Amino acid sequence: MIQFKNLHKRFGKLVVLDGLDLNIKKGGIFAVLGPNGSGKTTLIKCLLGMVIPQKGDIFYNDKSVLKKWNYRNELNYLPQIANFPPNLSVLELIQMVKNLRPKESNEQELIDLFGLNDSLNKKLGNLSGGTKQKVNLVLTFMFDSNLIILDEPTTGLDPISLIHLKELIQKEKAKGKTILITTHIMSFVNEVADEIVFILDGKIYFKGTIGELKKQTNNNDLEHAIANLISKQYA
Ligand SMILES: Nc1ncnc2c1ncn2[C@@H]1O[C@H](COP(=O)(O)OP(=O)(O)OP(=O)(O)O)[C@@H](O)[C@H]1O
Repeated sequence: MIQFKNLHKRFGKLVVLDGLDLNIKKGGIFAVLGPNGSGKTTLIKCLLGMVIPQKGDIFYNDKSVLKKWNYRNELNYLPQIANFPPNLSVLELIQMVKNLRPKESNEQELIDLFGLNDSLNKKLGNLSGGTKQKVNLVLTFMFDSNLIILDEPTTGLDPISLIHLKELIQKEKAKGKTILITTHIMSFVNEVADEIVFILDGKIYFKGTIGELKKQTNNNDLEHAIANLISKQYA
C-alpha cells in the first residue's frame, strides 16, 4: 500500500532520513518506533507531503505521490501537536473541518465516545491538554479513510479515554484499514501493534512482529527488547 524508496531528508547539515526503504502492506496496525529525533515524524510528514525529501520516492497504492495532493483525501492524520485556533469553540472547529473536507463524517458518535458533549461550546484555548487531544482524535477519526496516521495519539489521555482509543483503533483495523502509529508508550504498542518498524540512523533498523523482535533480541520484555536493539547498534 505504501512504499518508501531510498528516501533522503536532511535539514541543513542534519541527516534525518538516509536512504530509507520501507514497505507497508494494506491492513493492520504498524507502530513506527525510534529514539527521540530519529525521524519518525519526518517520515510521516514526507508521506503527507508536508516535508519534501531531497531524494527518493514514495508510492501510495503503486502511484508516486511526491508533489501530488489528491491522495491526501484518502487518509486521516492526527498531528503530534494540534495548534487549534484558540478563539474558536470545539463545535465551530469541527464544523469548519467538515466544511473543508467533502466526505461523510460521524463526529457525534466520537463526541459521545470521548464524553465531549459538555465541552462543545468551550473555546479551544481554554481546554485542558487531554481534552484538546480528544478533539484532535474526533477530527481524525470522523472521516472514513483507508489509511490512518496517528502521531503520538495517547498524549494526555486519561485511562478511560485510552481504552476508548484502543477500541477505536481495533474497530478500524477490523474494517481492513491500515493504521500507522508513532508512540513511545510500549504498553500501548504491546496491546495494539501487529508490526513494529524501528528507525535508527535514518534507516529502518528492524521491521517485524513483536514476537520476532523479542526472539531476535533474546528478550521477552518489549521495552528491554527495544533498548537491546539500540545498544547492539552502538556496541
Ligand atoms: N523543519 C525542521 N527544520 C530543522 N530540523 C528539523 C525540522 N524538522 C525536524 N527537524 C529535526 O530532525 C530530527 C528528526 O525530527 P523528528 O521530529 O522527525 O523526530 P521524531 O523521531 O519524530 O522525534 P520524537 O520521538 O522526539 O517525536 C530532529 O533532530 C529535529 O530537530
